[in-house]
Amino acid sequence: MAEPKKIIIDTDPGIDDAMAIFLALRSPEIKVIGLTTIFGNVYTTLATRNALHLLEVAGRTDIPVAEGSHVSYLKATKLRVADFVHGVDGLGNQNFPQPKSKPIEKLAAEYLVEQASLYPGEITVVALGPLTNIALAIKLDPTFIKNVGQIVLLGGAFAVNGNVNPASEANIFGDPEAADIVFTSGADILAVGLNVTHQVILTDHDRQILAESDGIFAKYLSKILEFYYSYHRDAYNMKGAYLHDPTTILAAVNPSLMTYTEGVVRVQTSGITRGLTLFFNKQKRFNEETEWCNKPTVKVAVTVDATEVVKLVMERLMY
Ligand SMILES: O=c1[nH]cnc2c1ncn2[C@@H]1O[C@H](CO)[C@@H](O)[C@H]1O
Repeated sequence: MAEPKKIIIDTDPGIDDAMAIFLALRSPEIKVIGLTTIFGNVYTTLATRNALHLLEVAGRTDIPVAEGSHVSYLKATKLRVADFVHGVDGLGNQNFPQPKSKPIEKLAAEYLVEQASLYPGEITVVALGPLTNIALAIKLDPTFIKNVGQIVLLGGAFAVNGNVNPASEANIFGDPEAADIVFTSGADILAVGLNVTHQVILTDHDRQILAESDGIFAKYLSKILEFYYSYHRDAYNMKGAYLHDPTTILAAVNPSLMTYTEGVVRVQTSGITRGLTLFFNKQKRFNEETEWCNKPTVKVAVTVDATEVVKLVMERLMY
């Protein structure tokens, strides 16, 4: 078998982040070499605390956690967090104990740059939150974009409504300037947006099965999922929950679970559509220069084998 792919997960845990991290740890095709943290579902300090806590739950405190930025790329301090989706603690208000472990000294952007240059072309960064740390890594070291193997990111809503508002998906909305830098950086990027993740639903029945399992991840997740499910009931009138972050992990594990298109993505940074991701398919030569011309292309996920994704999530989180 090929050597497992080295993965760094940039994360804002977050209930579906917790699922994604556990799923990654249970996926033999990949090796999680580190976690970096970012604001999004919670503020960065809490994201770090939760990342350390989740690794303790998994018995994987050997994996380093590097804390990320506390402010947006443009240093805004007024950030939007989604406590109504994940609970004030980010993990379904379960009163978990403080972790004993500590983050490493290096900041997330420094750690990303260091690892990418240590293993050129070998690292896949799976970005599950706003793209601030990745944009900062690009700023810190312009060779990061060629040293990093691939960036698989959860972000955008391609030709569908957003989840923060009709225009904008939460991770892009969290730091649109950073997102535009990353999308136009020239790195090998695969974007998984709401158009795909909204097809992947964990049902009430699936959660029941997890609750009845003796597996540590299954038991833990079935508890924290309660809050996430109640948000989906209120916001979407659905009995189940979207698997945004786990789907993105599986895109890195097995790209053939999805189909993709390729083109240029720009991010709107102002006005009522701030955070909108606009994909250009390159099928027309415009008469004048546009903001999409002469920019590198990225891959954007279009379809997903949702049944297989849910099946893998369930199998791998059961025991
Ligand atoms: O309504 C929402 N506002 C903010 N964040 C949300 C909302 N719904 C889901 N997510 C979170 O944002 C990412 C996907 O966009 C996921 O991490 C999900 O947990």
